Amino acid sequence: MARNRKERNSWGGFSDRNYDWSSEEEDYEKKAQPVQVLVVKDDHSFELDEGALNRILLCETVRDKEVVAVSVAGAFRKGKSFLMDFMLRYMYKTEPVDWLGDYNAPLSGFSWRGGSERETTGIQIWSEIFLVDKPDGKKVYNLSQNVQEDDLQHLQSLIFLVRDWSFPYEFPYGADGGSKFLEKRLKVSENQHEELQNVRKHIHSCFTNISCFLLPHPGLTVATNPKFDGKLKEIDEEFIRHLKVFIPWLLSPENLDVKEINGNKITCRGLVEYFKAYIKIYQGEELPHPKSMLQATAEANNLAAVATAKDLYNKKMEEVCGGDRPFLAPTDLQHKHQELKEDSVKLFRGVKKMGGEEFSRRYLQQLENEIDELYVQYIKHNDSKNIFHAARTPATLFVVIFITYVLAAVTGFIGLDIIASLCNMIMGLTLITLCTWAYIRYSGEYRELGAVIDQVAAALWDQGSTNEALYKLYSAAATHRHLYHHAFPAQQAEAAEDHEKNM
Ligand SMILES: Nc1nc2c(ncn2[C@@H]2O[C@H](COP(=O)(O)OP(=O)(O)OP(=O)(O)O)[C@@H](O)[C@H]2O)c(=O)[nH]1
Ligand SMILES: [Mg+2]
Repeated sequence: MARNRKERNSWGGFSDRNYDWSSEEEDYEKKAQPVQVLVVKDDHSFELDEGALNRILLCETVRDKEVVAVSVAGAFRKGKSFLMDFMLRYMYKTEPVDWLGDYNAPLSGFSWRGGSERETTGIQIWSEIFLVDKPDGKKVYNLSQNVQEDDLQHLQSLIFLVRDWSFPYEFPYGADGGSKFLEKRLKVSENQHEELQNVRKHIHSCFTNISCFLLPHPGLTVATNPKFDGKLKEIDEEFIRHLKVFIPWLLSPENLDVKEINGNKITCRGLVEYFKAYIKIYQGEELPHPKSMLQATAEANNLAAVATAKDLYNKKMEEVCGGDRPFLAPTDLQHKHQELKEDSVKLFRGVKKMGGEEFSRRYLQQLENEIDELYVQYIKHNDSKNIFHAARTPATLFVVIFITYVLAAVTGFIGLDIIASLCNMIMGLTLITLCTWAYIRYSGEYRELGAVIDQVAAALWDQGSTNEALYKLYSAAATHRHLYHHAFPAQQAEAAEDHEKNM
């Protein structure tokens, strides 16, 4: 079990381009808690909180791990949150056998309460991901009373949990009784409606395991006392006895199955893509068509493959020229980029994806574009580590000062006073520029002005091609025109007046 923390790479902030981290991360790290990832809005539409989902599932320690999703679904007010809090106790257990803990401790975790008003809406997930040695994925659907016909139509579940089972003399509590009960319930009979017969016929082909567990009533205090806060001592012994069987039956490592779609095991990163793809189709007015579900699944597994491949590139490039790596010759960097881009494309192609070759070509293109964008960032970062690059501006300015100084002395000596004063003036201005640049570098203020000075110096540095230097000077001036106007608003106004007069 490990804390699920957000980790940044050595560039601090660089990977933020990929994931949407929120500024609330500090609060988030303090304590594990339920996190609302799917919000139901007033008009009954859904909204996915991608930031929240990313913070949990895309953190470095878990994002490439195969995921087991245990979800509890069912009608409102049926004790789902209550049940999940017991699951949390099991996952946080310190004692392997006696995991239920203190009989006097109130139940906490997902917020639950009595009363007839709905408490939880949308989808909440626990902020901490539990690392288990042998993972696997199962969905848990939580039903109460009897399995109803319409429940069978909506569920895609593996486990039916029947709450308040009142007929232990027909089918005993637990998994055995449950499986016999389910067998009877799933039997196809002639007098059932055709649609219900079909559901029964197909349900086995959709899931590798379908099971059922019959849980007794937890006692009147749980069901009716408004002051009940989850203490075990107030829950019926019989319920606790079966809970002690049910929760490990559901969550013990050997019973967990990794989530699979289309024969692919899903990682946390993949799960994010599936969330995003499915929510898109549920945002529409109508109930999603199976075809659009299929399309969304294909889109999601292509996007998950893009994300994994891009991450491979990013990680390897970090090793080559990340924050603490020394400057690398630009040609070597380019070779490395090409090599890693190929690896990453190979990885993308190697992942089994749905939707066919044509469909995934679009995502391959997206991957290549995103990698190229990253490469540009890496070039910039690598350049900034070149000591000569950093010294270019002051060196250029020094040279200008030196040349104008010599020129002023020579021209002054031979009596060309005007030229001498001009050189002196340029020297003075360059000196001021140098001081300004040093101040900007030291204080981190007026960075835009610093960039202009750098660009002008770079243009002078590249004297090799005069045209290019002029062009650079021109484009620097053009891009930073507004700085000039900002610095000399009066002149700008005058210029505007002149312009008007001329018209
Ligand atoms: N009869 C009965 N009541 C239960 C059981 N488990 C929990 N309860 C009670 O049911 C009430 C609702 O529990 P919650 O866990 O908040 O239910 P929920 O399904 O999360 O409800 P919503 O979040 O509103 O959908 C509480 O008063 C619980 O004490 C059960 O197995 N049988
Ligand atoms: Mg709830």
